[in-house]
Amino acid sequence: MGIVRYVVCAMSGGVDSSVAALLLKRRGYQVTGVFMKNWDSLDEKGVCTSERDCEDAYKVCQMMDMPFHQVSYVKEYWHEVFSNLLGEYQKGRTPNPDIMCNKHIKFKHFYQYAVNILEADAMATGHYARTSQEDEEVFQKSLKPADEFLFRNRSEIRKTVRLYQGADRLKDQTFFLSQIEQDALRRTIFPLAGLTKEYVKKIAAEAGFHHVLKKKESMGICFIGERHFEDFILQYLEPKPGHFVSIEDGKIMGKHKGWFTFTLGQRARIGGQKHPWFVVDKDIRTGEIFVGPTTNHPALLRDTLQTNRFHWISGEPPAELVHTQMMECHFRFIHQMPLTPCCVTLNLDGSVWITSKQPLRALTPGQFAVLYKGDECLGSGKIVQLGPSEHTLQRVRVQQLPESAA
Ligand SMILES: Nc1ncnc2c1ncn2[C@@H]1O[C@H](COP(=O)(O)OP(=O)(O)OP(=O)(O)O)[C@@H](O)[C@H]1O
Repeated sequence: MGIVRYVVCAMSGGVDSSVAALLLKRRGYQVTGVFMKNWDSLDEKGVCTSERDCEDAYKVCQMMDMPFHQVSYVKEYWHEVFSNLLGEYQKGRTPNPDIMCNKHIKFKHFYQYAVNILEADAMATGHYARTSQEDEEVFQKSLKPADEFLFRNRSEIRKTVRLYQGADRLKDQTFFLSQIEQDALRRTIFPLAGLTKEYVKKIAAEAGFHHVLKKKESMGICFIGERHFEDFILQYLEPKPGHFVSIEDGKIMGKHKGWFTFTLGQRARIGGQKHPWFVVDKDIRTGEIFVGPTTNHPALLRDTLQTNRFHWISGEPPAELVHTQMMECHFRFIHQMPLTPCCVTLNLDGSVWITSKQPLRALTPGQFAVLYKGDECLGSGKIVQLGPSEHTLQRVRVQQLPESAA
């Protein structure tokens, strides 16, 4: 196999994957649409949004005369994504289930279903991202018939496939794809790679996909829908009430229901306090949440973090990092946050230290630090440890001053 003719497109019932499937058809591929069900209970209004989404995806397939399937990964999602999310909260971290869903569900179980069960040559999604293969495809298109998308495989030189930011920088979703495996990426097409969201909506309108255009854009964690996040997650975790404590003077400021869902930098709504306070630290042994009186309090500013074993999209660390143990590049730890220049050092256990060129607000354990070199997304690692905050450093400096100067 080298030429791709048959593609399975992951269809969510949203505008992006509907247009992705349409573009694949227009390019001359044989396309099957597949909807994934990852969560099966109803929301607080008794609505199972996934049923409506599935119907919407089916309708788009009917309009294009395309086969449609539905698969359930409810069990896999529970064991590989949701349990992990609860475990991270219990460790006092702030997890990212969307990155884990791409890693374990879309680009593992769904990918295997597409290529092994449906025997597709490739899978596709409506993500805004590009790969080095998409660039090659454009080049090949100018030389070859429209339906030829050449993937590197065993019979050819297994060239590493790179992940690049999508052309629409505001919509770029490489952040969420930063943990996927090279094997899956090698057989993935992102049909929206070079398009802007505006243009995608225009294509959807022209194609008559009005039922998907009307829908609100999905935000945040896919299965929670309109529900209040804290109430939802506290149904699954034992309540651990405790105190809010001022980082300035150790004074108790109020009580909270449980520290799990409080994340660094978040505004802490403390009863009886007129001015806003912000979460700057948590002590999971005592249940104390430390708060500071300003949004950019020095206790929230840090420039150094350590990740767990770093996941490199290409399968291995860049040669520059291996040879010199150090590399300058950019990173972000929140989707759509501006890229920040940083210096990376590689540890023997495969983890990395990242030092930002400037202190950043609310670097948070559990979140993923995603590295970029130019347009390329190199991969990511989960933040497991933070360097000292500006607040700690200031206090150390004061303690070190000679008595006369202090
Ligand atoms: N339930 C699902 N079933 C099948 N594929 C899905 C499902 N949810 C997401 N996907 C795939 O993952 C891609 C990214 O999903 P995500 O929800 O992050 O983005 P989106 O921009 O809202 O996409 P869309 O407009 O297609 O819903 C989708 O375009 C689709 O290809």
